[in-house]
Amino acid sequence: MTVPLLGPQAVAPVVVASRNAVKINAISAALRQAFPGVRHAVVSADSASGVPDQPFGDAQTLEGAYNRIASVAALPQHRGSLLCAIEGGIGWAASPPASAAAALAALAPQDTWQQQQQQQQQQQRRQLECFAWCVVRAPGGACSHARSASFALPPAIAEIILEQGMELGAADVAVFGRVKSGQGIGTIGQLTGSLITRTSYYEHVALMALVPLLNPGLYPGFAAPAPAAPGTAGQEASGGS
Ligand SMILES: O=P(O)(O)OP(=O)(O)OP(=O)(O)OC[C@H]1O[C@@H](n2cnc3c(O)ncnc32)[C@H](O)[C@@H]1O
Repeated sequence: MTVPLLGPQAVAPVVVASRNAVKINAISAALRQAFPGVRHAVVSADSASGVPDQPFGDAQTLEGAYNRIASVAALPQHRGSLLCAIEGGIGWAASPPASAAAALAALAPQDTWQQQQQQQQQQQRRQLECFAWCVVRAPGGACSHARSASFALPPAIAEIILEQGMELGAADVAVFGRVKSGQGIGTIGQLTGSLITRTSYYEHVALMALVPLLNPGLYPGFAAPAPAAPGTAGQEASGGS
């Protein structure tokens, strides 16, 4: 791992492409960990994801995160800042390999016919999972992205989303009875008793997206741009985050 791209006393401008405090806090925490010697001036900005409010699948969710970055990057006041975006998504979970599923079913205790039917239905039902994509754009223009870990959504939440077209945050409220889950501990916080919260979950994916900025020598394009020539101050910043 290399040293931070800016010196110890430097203040690095950062824009989070969202007004959601969970995302702002997660990215701020990730930056503090990744670059302990750097003070980050983090601001939030409105951004357009350009995808449905509840993105479905990896491609659409990643597109939403990149669109947020693009909409912020287009504004001249953010030139020279590190830009960060996180988009929460849901999608189909991977199915267990058929051969392994069959082998495991054969090992299961031979219960009643009804229980066997229920087990079979459970195995056949496609599960939804929750995840997020994080995109960061270094001041020099290079972008990096990372996908979060994923977790299975409870069937009750999946059913509401699939049958009523609700967003995950709204489905959370319907099942857990909590308001504004997306701005609080999130679905993962509800399901883990806050062992993992939406903030700590997003902090992790933000750190992974920052890997190229932590190792600019290993990732072409992420090296700090050459210092600006005298008299060109105010244009692209000369360092990374
Ligand atoms: O203000 P923005 O940045 O748009 O934040 P958001 O949370 O509304 O927007 P996302 O696009 O990241 O998430 C899409 C939807 O999924 C919900 N969501 C995603 N991940 C969640 C989680 O872990 N817990 C609760 N809701 C979640 C979220 O509340 C939205 O309804």
